[in-house]
Amino acid sequence: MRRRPREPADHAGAALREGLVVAAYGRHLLVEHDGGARTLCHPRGKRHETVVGDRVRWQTSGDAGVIEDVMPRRNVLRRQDELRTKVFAANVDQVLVLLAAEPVFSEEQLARALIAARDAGIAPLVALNKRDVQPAFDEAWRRLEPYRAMGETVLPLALTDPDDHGLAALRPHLQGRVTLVMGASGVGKSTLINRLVPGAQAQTQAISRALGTGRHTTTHTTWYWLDAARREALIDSPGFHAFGLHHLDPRRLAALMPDLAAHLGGCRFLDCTHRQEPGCAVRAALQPHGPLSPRRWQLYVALYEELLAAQGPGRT
Ligand SMILES: Nc1nc2c(ncn2[C@@H]2O[C@H](COP(=O)(O)OP(=O)(O)OP(=O)(O)O)[C@@H](O)[C@H]2O)c(=O)[nH]1
Ligand SMILES: [Zn+2]
Repeated sequence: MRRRPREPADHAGAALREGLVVAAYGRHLLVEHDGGARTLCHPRGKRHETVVGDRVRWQTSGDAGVIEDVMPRRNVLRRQDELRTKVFAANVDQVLVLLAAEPVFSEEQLARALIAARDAGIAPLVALNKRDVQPAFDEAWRRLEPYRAMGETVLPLALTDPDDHGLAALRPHLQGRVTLVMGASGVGKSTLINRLVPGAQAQTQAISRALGTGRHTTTHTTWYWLDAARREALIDSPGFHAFGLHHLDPRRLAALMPDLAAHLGGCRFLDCTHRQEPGCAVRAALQPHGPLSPRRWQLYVALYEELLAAQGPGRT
């Protein structure tokens, strides 16, 4: 039997099909298309940056598919892996930062998450789990006070307590949105996903098989539908703990931190970096004279210096 000649890689051609990337493990991408079918695809060419949440055009090639085009993105999120900042999700509506009474959360990771979300134009949402673990919960809640004061939504949860109302209060925030869930190990991320997505574990195993990552590898970023008709979904990215910010110009940082941003415009120097300059309105706002938490200002200075170093030598 003669094989039909292969379609040429026609970037605008009718042979290309549309799909959504629902799982990614390196160059192995699972594309959902035609109302639910899923096909293992690989990007064409060596350079690739196709991630979960991407809408793509692809075509069949043997047993798998080849991604020819990535549609324009609304936004991207980056993660920090060692020294590299890497895009790992696209077209996200909301970032849910899951914290818990224990393990004690890193305020730096929280601050990075909120800055990354705001920079990408994505709404952040914070939840504090393990309400039943006292007094650690109250202490963590107190540490979140500056965040509530700057207008962040913080929801209390007790995910292992079936009588707790926290999850019911969280659900409306997820409605009609694509939410990326981030959380340090042990905060209850798996518990949350299992409660929101029936059969999540089975899905994860099926995806591992489809991606060929082996039964015990669950390090792929995964899209879970909550309601496909309403485009309501969760994105889980195991092993993801820190947002990558090295693409950011340090001079933009203060504007992305609402409690600092409230005092911008009043500094003596137009190019004030709010670290040690005289006449700085941001530092003048520090407690006890003003409302700004010294811890938040210290986080700002540390991040500013990190971003400056990431921009390379010769900058101040
Ligand atoms: N006391 C208490 N324990 C909880 C609560 N939610 C989750 N846990 C427990 O916390 C532990 C960690 O929960 P997981 O859901 O596995 O946490 P995870 O964030 O997925 O952690 P990794 O798998 O390490 O990434 C488990 O023993 C859960 O049963 C809660 O509300 N209260
Ligand atoms: Zn200043």
